[in-house]
Amino acid sequence: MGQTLYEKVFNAHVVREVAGETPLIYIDRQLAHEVTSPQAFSGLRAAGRKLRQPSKTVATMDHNVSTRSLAIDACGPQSETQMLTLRANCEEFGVELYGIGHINQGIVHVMGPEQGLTLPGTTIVCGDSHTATHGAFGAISFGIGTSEVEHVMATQTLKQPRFKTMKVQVNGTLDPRLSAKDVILAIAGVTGSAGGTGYAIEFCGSAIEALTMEGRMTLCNMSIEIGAKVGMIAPDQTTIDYIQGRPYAPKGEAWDEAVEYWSTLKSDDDAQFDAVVELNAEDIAPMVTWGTNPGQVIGVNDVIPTPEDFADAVEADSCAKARAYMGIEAGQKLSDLKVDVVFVGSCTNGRIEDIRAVAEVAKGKKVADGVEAIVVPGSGLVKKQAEEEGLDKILTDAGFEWRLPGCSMCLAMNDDKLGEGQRCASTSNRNFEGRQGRGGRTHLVSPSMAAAAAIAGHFADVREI
Ligand SMILES: CC(C)[C@H](C(=O)O)[C@@H](O)C(=O)O
Ligand code: SF4
Repeated sequence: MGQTLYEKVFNAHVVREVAGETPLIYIDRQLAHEVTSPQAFSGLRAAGRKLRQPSKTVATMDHNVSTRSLAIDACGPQSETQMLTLRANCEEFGVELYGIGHINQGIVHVMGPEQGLTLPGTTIVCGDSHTATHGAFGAISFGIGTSEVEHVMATQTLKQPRFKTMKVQVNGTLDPRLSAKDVILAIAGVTGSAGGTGYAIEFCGSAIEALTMEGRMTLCNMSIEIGAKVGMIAPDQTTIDYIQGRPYAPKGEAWDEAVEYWSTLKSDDDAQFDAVVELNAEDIAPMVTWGTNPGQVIGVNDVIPTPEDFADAVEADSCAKARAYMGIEAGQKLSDLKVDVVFVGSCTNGRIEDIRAVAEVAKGKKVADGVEAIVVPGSGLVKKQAEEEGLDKILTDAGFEWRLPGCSMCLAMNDDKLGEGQRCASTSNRNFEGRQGRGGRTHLVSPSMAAAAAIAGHFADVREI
């Protein structure tokens, strides 16, 4: 029987596998940030250990950085301590770090691929739940806990179970005004926020193959929002073109060998998946979440569900609770919901293509009165490129704020936060209660839908703007 892409990459990394035990696999790359690394470094220090292969770990500052100032204390003493600790740990243990002000600094899942640290057929871990982003390159990449971070630092290996496999196939051609974000939100609408639990997902089909690497990263990034720790896409020419020439990419003969190997990284025709989900791209509309998990999502012109729409009592209850938290009143449509804040950024949608999409909609228009709209590039390199393309000028002329790179309002671990009851059109990946600030109301959308909401002052169909 043939093998899936996931099985091929997993099998190539097994160090030890015996019946009745969780397999031990080799980890090619670890990425680190200030939030989940301190205890791991402390653990190493306490045990008198070093990193087994220091060059395999690369760190950046992202969650706690200010998007207004390069000062390390700009977001208060707690954030400052987190970042100073990371800096001291990286110096002590010989780990490469992109700190505040470094051109490569940025959100860990934006920085990795940009630097060529993310390569097809590799295993990549990070103490961060959105690590599946890197699966867009055909890597097995997943989030781990802090004690596992320490284990990888000490041994460059990890115990990891084999997941079941799920194929998510998106056929047809996506409307050019839609994006990968609409696709993954539409998938979440089908599977629910837990439908992928226990699976490694492979995304495939003509609509996926047509995506750029940025789009593929957006898609894989949100695998965890449907419950799956791993989301992958088979590498192809788009992948190879993206990687070539990046700082950590293989060079010369090693490049040719790598490309040859990468071309074998696809599921065999007779590979068996444990579950299959199929969608047609033509059926996907611009998507907006109305509730408090990413599965509570509808097309922009659909009717927001009421508890009566659900036969299942648990779902009906969760609908009622979500409507109450989100402040949605009877009879309201998405277009009736006024937004207070628009946030463009995060490891889901903080890449150059996302910023271009916002600028395209915003060009020559104005952000509606009373709306605070901020654009936060995912990294220093994204910021630089956007500025070279004049996108910052288009955005600031339209009334958007142009900020410094970081996680920002995706999680509000810095000082970018929603106020109580504020409604936000956000390009991030989680709409959980209080995620963007206590009492804040998050609606997940694509970058162009965020721009449309900023200009209209309420949710609007980007196809009609
Ligand atoms: C802070 C970090 C551990 C967390 C995660 O694991 O995802 C954060 O990045 C998030 O998006 O909630
Ligand atoms: S941008 Fe958001 S989702 Fe991504 S790593 Fe930062 S906090 Fe987590």
